[in-house]
Amino acid sequence: MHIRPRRNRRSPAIRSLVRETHLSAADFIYPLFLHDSAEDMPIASMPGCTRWSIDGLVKEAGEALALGVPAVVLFPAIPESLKTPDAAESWNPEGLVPRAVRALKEAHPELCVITDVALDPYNSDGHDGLVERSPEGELIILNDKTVKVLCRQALCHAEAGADMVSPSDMMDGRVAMIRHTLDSESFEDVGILSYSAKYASGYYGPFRGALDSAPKEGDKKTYQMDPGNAREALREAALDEAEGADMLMVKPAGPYLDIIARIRESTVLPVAAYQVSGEYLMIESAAASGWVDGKAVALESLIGIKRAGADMILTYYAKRAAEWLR
Ligand SMILES: NCc1[nH]cc(CCC(=O)O)c1CC(=O)O
Ligand SMILES: [Mg+2]
Repeated sequence: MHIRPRRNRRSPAIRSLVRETHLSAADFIYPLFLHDSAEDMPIASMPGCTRWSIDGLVKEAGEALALGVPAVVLFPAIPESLKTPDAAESWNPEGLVPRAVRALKEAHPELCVITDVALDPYNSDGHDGLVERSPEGELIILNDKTVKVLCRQALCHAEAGADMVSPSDMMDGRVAMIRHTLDSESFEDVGILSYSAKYASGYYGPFRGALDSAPKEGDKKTYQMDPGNAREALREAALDEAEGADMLMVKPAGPYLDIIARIRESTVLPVAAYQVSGEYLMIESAAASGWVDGKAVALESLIGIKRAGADMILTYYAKRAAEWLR
């Protein structure tokens, strides 16, 4: 036997020379929850995560930034009393997200602040778009009317100082319309990180608990993608690229590594992947039971997503993983 692959695994030094994929804090986007309260509140449905006050958010983002995490994405919990069928709070310039963006950019100008563009936190129906009922009583998620609201929301975030907006709603045509709106208001430097292939996933359950944003009725299958589909993801990604997206996203990440790999091969744009709340919680709960080594499994899950082709990863582990990788 003269060929022995194990020679390349003999020592940490040799293994580090031949390692094909590297994970670093610079790969991470840190999703952060916030609410309009002076208190930071642990999230029952997502142990290890917090609903931050604006002050707490600024401090947490600063700590992550100091560890090398370059970006955050914001998810607001909006009180039931501010939710309406037209989701008007989503474009309130004095709303929670614009105030948080201003506070973050003032404290950490070098931090990349990304905002989520979708209506579910603001919509009394809990859907990502505006809802109408057909004469037969069926729920209809209105595409084009929703896109108009998303444009107002994106503009409001850009005016507050967001570096990028990230539409997570899966309405058709919203990237082009948001791009047009931002450009016509002189925000041509504000980027769009588009959730291009976002699947109708059971893995979002804990997140909806964290924000009380679950749909009041029905599901999201008329806008989020069917988990069985891969070619359709390529179509969605190509459309978002043609509409002017700066980065494309696949979500969830772990169960969709093939989609990440195929989109990676189909475009030269940067590809992001979102390790969602259910993926995070499966690791956390197994670790809390002592069934797996949480740190080892979390880092392995992240390097797997990177190896599949993601240039960046949205992960609730961002800050902890940055610490582990230091
Ligand atoms: N616009 C909704 C949105 N944005 C991010 C997530 C899920 C993130 C996670 O589970 O971590 C969701 C939930 C959903 O689509 O129902
Ligand atoms: Mg689309």
